[in-house]
Amino acid sequence: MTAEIHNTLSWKDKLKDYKELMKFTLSFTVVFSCVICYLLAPKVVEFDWSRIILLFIAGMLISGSANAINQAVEKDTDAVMKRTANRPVASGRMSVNEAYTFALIAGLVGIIMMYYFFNLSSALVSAFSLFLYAFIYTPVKKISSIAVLVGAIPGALPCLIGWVAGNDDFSAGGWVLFGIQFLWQFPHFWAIAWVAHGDYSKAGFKLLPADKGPTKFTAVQCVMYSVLMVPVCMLPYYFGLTGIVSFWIVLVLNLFLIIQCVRLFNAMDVKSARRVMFSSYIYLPLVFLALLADKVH
Ligand code: HEM
Ligand SMILES: CC(C)=CCC/C(C)=C/CC/C(C)=C/COP(=O)(O)OP(=O)(O)O
Repeated sequence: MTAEIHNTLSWKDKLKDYKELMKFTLSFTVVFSCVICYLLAPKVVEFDWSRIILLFIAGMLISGSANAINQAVEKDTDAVMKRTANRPVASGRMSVNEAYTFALIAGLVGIIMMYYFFNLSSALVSAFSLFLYAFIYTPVKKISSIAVLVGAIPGALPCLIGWVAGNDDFSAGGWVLFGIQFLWQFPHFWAIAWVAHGDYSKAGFKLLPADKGPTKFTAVQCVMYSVLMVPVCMLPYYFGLTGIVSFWIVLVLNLFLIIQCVRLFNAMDVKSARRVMFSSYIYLPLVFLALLADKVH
């Protein structure tokens, strides 16, 4: 009986470790945006659950693979940051080899699924995205804040991947959706870097736009990118992809994000940065759900 309980517990713990290895919540949000952009593609005319589930599984495997490589590469730096010290590889609960083996299998299976169930273009962009995140963004994080710009490309490519999986082309709508997620990442991440600045500098990461840590310049960048999102978020309407209702909803959500960034600029404190961080978490899914609900068929 005791052995049985022990087995159950260790399975649970292993599963929890794999969930953390693939950064489940982050991967889930990334794949959520990919699925929404797939459904927004004009050639996707029906809501086919089996295809959505296939895209979701493939996306989770690819993003999970990228994050497993990231955690294997960053095991020493993750170990010194409070936020990441308990990750499976950083804490020593999982070997680097196990993480790489998972990454290899998950990455290959995910990319093959994209090719087999969707198309070659979406498989190739997925492979490119994985490469960019795991092998370019991850090492550059220690060198310069330019890493955020580099990381924002694989961060936004899932939108294009979803679109290409549905439409089998690289038409404007896919790039517009890519653009929304691309710009969103700057206020999202600079707010996080502001809150976790102490941790990041302990590990030697140079991710904020100013070397000294959070400054007015960081806040100005948050305001600037959130303002830039207003015209970009209007493009789905102008391209005839979505209707007027989502146009207004998205505009209100944008104003909400701008206000949080302006409050950060005025207050220059961690409390306001945390508010921008949480606003960014709710902003993106709401924008995508509004666009999907208002898709023009
Ligand atoms: C340059 C690109 C990005 C950077 C540098 C970045 C960085 C981060 C970091 C460091 C955290 C952890 C915050 C914490 O532990 O409190 C985080 C959380 C989060 N990020 Fe991002 N992110 C980026 C892009 C994205 C993208 C593209 C998405 C989804 C579409 C996303 C969604 C999330 C979500 C939902 C969380 C909260 C859940 C979690 O902690 O796992 N991020 N991000
Ligand atoms: C299709 C495909 C493979 C897409 C890749 C998607 C992906 C994983 C996007 C995340 C973007 C990103 C730069 C996150 C921050 O990671 P971080 O390493 O700075 O976070 P950390 O400090 O929590 O490790």
